[in-house]
Amino acid sequence: MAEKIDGRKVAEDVVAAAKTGADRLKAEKGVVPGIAVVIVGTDPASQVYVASKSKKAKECGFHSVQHELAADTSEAALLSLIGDLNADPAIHGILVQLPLPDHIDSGRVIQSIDPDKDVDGFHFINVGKLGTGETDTAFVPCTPAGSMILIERVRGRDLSGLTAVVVGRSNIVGKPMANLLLAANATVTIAHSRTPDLPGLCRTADILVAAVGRPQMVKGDWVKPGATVIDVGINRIAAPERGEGKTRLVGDVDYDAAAAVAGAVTPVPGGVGPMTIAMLMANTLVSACRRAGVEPPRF
Ligand SMILES: Nc1nc2c(c(=O)[nH]1)N[C@@H](CN(C=O)c1ccc(C(=O)N[C@@H](CCC(=O)O)C(=O)O)cc1)CN2
Repeated sequence: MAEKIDGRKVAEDVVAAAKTGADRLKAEKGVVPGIAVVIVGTDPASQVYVASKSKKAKECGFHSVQHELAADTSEAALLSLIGDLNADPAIHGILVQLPLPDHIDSGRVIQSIDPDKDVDGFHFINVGKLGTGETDTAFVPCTPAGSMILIERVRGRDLSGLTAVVVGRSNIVGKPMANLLLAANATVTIAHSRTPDLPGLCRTADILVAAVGRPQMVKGDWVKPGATVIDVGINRIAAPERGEGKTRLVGDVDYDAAAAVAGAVTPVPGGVGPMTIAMLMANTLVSACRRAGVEPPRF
């Protein structure tokens, strides 16, 4: 039976390190890391994530501000708020919760964030730095960055000689994940819905990352014996066994089937999800350290 990779525990370690780093930065330079979290509208899942981010930031001793904007907020008003946050010296990290309402161009909003405060790592400057191996100065998107830490706990930092398959080609997870695996010397393939023989390709992977948004798509016989399986999916499905109208969260991997074959697997919930929020704290601390001219800790 595979090791269950405890993302909650690793996330606690990351948050504790961010708090220690913040305490040091304050003691040595008088600087308190500041984060602004912006949400537009009332999507219930987004509200939970944003509340969780603000709570963690406070736990880390950060200066934390939350901007809750109405669903009909204009793009111009949001861009104006971001302009103010870009200019605010007390703010080192700006996060605009996604998805945004349809009338707002997410791309335009993301590109308006100062790349030095782009703790989500979605700005072209940070995407380009990651793509060209400038990982020391890039902000790396939180979900892939957190997934890499989980992989490191199982496989170590150098993935030379290992094959990795990333299923999913999104800008937020699949592509940055592939770049990070490549930077760690893995031999990487990005697969997607049009890849022929997806199960066969996945079976070649020492490290298999599922980020497709399709509940339990990756079956046990897609997994190479002993592989490390990272499940990035968070899907809510009906759970009639829990009672009428009840739901439960599952990943993109059929956990029980994969765990019978793999060496290590992340669960959902409790795997990659908590790492996403922890890495936001790490990125915010790194941003504040850079601004203060202090060497940031390595997470
Ligand atoms: N600006 C951003 N927007 C979004 C991001 C992001 O990284 N930046 N990622 C996702 C949502 N997300 C954070 O924002 C996120 C998703 C899930 C979790 C998490 O801890 N999940 C738990 C389960 C939670 C539950 O019970 O519902 C888990 O997997 O254990 C944290 C953050 C989209 N938007």
